[in-house]
Amino acid sequence: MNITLLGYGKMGQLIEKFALQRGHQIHLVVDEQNRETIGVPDLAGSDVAIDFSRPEAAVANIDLCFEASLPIVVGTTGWYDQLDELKKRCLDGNKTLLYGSNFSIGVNVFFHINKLLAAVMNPYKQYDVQVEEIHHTQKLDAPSGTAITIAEGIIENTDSKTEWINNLIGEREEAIPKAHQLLVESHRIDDVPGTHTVLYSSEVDQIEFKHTAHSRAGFALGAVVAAEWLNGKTGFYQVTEMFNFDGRI
Ligand SMILES: NC(=O)C1=CN([C@@H]2O[C@H](COP(=O)(O)OP(=O)(O)OC[C@H]3O[C@@H](n4cnc5c(N)ncnc54)[C@H](OP(=O)(O)O)[C@@H]3O)[C@@H](O)[C@H]2O)C=CC1
Ligand SMILES: O=C(O)C1=N[C@H](C(=O)O)C[C@H](O)C1
Repeated sequence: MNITLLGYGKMGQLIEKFALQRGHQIHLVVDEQNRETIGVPDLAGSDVAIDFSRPEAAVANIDLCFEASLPIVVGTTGWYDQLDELKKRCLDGNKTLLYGSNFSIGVNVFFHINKLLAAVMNPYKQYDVQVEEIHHTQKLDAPSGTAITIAEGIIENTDSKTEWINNLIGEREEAIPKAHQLLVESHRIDDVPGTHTVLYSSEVDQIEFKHTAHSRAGFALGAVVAAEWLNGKTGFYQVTEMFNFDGRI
């Protein structure tokens, strides 16, 4: 496939490496420097775009791809408040978008088990649940998109929590969660690629369910595999739909 990279930072450069390894070509690289000069004609000849840019850039990049009828894989996080509008624009216009807060196999397995665990824990009201995420200090959004997906998975499967709230430790005044609120605690530490933990705590014990990314490789390879999976499809997809847990993906 001919790929347009929207964003050429830590993720964009790694995605390029995996894309070339898997026999794809990079048709165009877009970053903050040249974004203003890029229009629909520049995307002609691309088969797919992959966006790992910035929270405030993603929606305009998606609209550009819609205008060009170019399928887009979106890994950028921090724009999900506009998800419903984007989904409508995508489906009304017969366009193609796949998005995901996390493209790694490990985290997608984690998402799946997290929902099952929440359902299992639901009757045991002596346990309170909390989510923690740790990322590098350059991260612009909090909580992480992955932590939001985890929190939504818990809320869907737990009677006692109906919404999440976020504390960014050391950055903002900390809110005290009410009983119905699921606390998502964010920590920013040097070069951490991404660590997510779900904790169920009672007076007598604690269950910790944890995923630790050792590098960004799993995210980047997953984004290229997602672009391959999207090839030939039309419509609006989440990365979770790519996983059927039979070992093929
Ligand atoms: N879904 C997933 O699995 C993962 C998602 N992410 C998300 O991906 C995003 C990018 O992460 P990361 O690579 O670490 O960030 P970086 O800050 O390293 O890179 C961001 C890149 O986006 C470029 N950029 C800025 N504005 C625009 C624009 N308008 N159009 C296109 N490119 C633009 C920057 O350009 P310049 O260098 O010129 O400023 C830079 O090249 C984040 O939102 C992060 O949360 C990260 C890892 C995994
Ligand atoms: O910004 C990052 O680095 C990451 N962002 C994603 C998120 O917000 O969940 C995925 C991963 O954890 C790394």
